Amino acid sequence: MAAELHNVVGGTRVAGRRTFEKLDPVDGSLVAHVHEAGPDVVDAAVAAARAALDGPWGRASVAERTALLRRIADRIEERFEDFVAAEVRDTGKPEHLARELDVARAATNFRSFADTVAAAGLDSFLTELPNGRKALNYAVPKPLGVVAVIVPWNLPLLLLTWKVAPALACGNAVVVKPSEETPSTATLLAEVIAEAGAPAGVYNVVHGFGPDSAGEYLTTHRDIDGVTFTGESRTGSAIMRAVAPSVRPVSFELGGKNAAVVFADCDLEKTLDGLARSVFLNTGQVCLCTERVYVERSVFDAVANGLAERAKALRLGRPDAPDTTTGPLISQQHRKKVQSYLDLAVAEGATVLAGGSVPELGPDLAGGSWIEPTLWTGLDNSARVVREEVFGPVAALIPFDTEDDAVRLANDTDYGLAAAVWTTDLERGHRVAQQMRVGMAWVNTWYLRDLRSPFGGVGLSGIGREGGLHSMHFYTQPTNVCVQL
Ligand SMILES: NC(=O)c1ccc[n+]([C@@H]2O[C@H](COP(=O)([O-])OP(=O)(O)OC[C@H]3O[C@@H](n4cnc5c(N)ncnc54)[C@H](O)[C@@H]3O)[C@@H](O)[C@H]2O)c1
Ligand SMILES: N/C(=C\C=C\C=O)C(=O)O
Repeated sequence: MAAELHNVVGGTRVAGRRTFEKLDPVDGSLVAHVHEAGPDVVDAAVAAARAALDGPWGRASVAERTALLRRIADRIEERFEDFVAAEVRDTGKPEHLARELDVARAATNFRSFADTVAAAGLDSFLTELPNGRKALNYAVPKPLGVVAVIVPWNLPLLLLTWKVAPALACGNAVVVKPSEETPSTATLLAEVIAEAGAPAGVYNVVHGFGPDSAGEYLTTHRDIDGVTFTGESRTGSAIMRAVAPSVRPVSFELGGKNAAVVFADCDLEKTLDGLARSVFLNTGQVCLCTERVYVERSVFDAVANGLAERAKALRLGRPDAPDTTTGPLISQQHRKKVQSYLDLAVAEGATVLAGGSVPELGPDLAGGSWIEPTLWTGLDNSARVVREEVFGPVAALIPFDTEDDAVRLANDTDYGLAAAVWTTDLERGHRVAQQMRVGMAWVNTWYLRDLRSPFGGVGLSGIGREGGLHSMHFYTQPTNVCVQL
């Protein structure tokens, strides 16, 4: 039975100007009818957020705000299986992945930012003046205000709560525009935030698309105070243009074309396992996924063969099947994009080491957006599939001879989000990681997270950082008070 997902404005369900269909990526079946918010509904959502700020929420203490975040985390855990079911319905990802990553991190995100805000002090200085007198400077952090939160479909709940948690912890009110591909968990979160006792209007949801739809209506709205966005780099450009007339602050977590650098002295089996996870996790639909693998020439064949073995061992199947390791891509449209890159790679001279086409999974999955985990050799940095983000289970393997070659090749990109370095020589690990022109570099691991550390990218990969105090810097506007003593 298909669900009906409404917009949520000021704590109430609001119908849209029309509905659109959300299909299951596993088999193409109908998941939900989703109400698309027109300009009137987006306007009402922004007004509801503003009203919340002008009401008790705007006067809530740090203790009250952080207590609310902890109740939200508790309530997510009480409704854990509801969130798993909703996330899996929208994305088709394996149930164990939705449990271990997406939903678990949602509760952790709320607790992590409750801790951060509760522990945060004030910027203050006792100023000594040339005339022997003193002054006191202290900065009072105030909420940014009404924050537009626009998020993608790959880790829907994780990335949504990664923004909503610090936004609420800092006293803001939010209008969320989830991806049209993954409307379910953002809507369920509205129930949970209300159940946890948040005043109406603190958290609002408007469904729809980008251009000429809820996304654009929100970013061009005259009464928002900032935009936090995660998604494609070109969408970031569009949103930057949308907010330019109002000069509102933006926080951008954008695309990537992440490199792994594998040295001959790496621990081969551990590296192959870590590398395979970094290429194929979530069917390669993670912004941090490795799509370029640079391998020291003497171990190139061993790494290529080992990675191909792991790619071929992946089990594509239904989310609830116990042996499923890999789900479908998010949609037929996205599969068409990934398939076009599979074809392009061959046209650019690639040798297909593994995968390369649409798998035969039987009639009941034929309507899904499945693709084979794919590896290429025989390409270089000039190939489009080595320069452009595919955002699927693909990687190109390219040999290098010297450490300097490896750094040059890895940094030869317009993106700059993440990198991974695999070597048992830790001095080299530190040295090479620090030379990566990225926001995050891992050594002998990948996607190991401390939520207090800065998360973000350079170049086409984004503007600003999220995580711990870095998020607070975006979600607050300080007023510095200077008192002559
Ligand atoms: N850096 C990160 O932390 C990070 C995390 C996850 C995904 N991503 C990136 O996101 C992309 C995949 O996600 P996607 O396909 O949903 O991205 P997308 O840019 O197509 O869409 C992201 C969100 O923006 C909305 N949107 C689209 N056009 C808009 C516009 N003109 N105005 C306002 N809103 C608009 C969409 O409806 C969706 O909610 C990949 O490039 C991936 O690298 C980055
Ligand atoms: N922002 C985070 C992950 C982003 C994943 C991108 O797809 C995180 O783990 O905090």
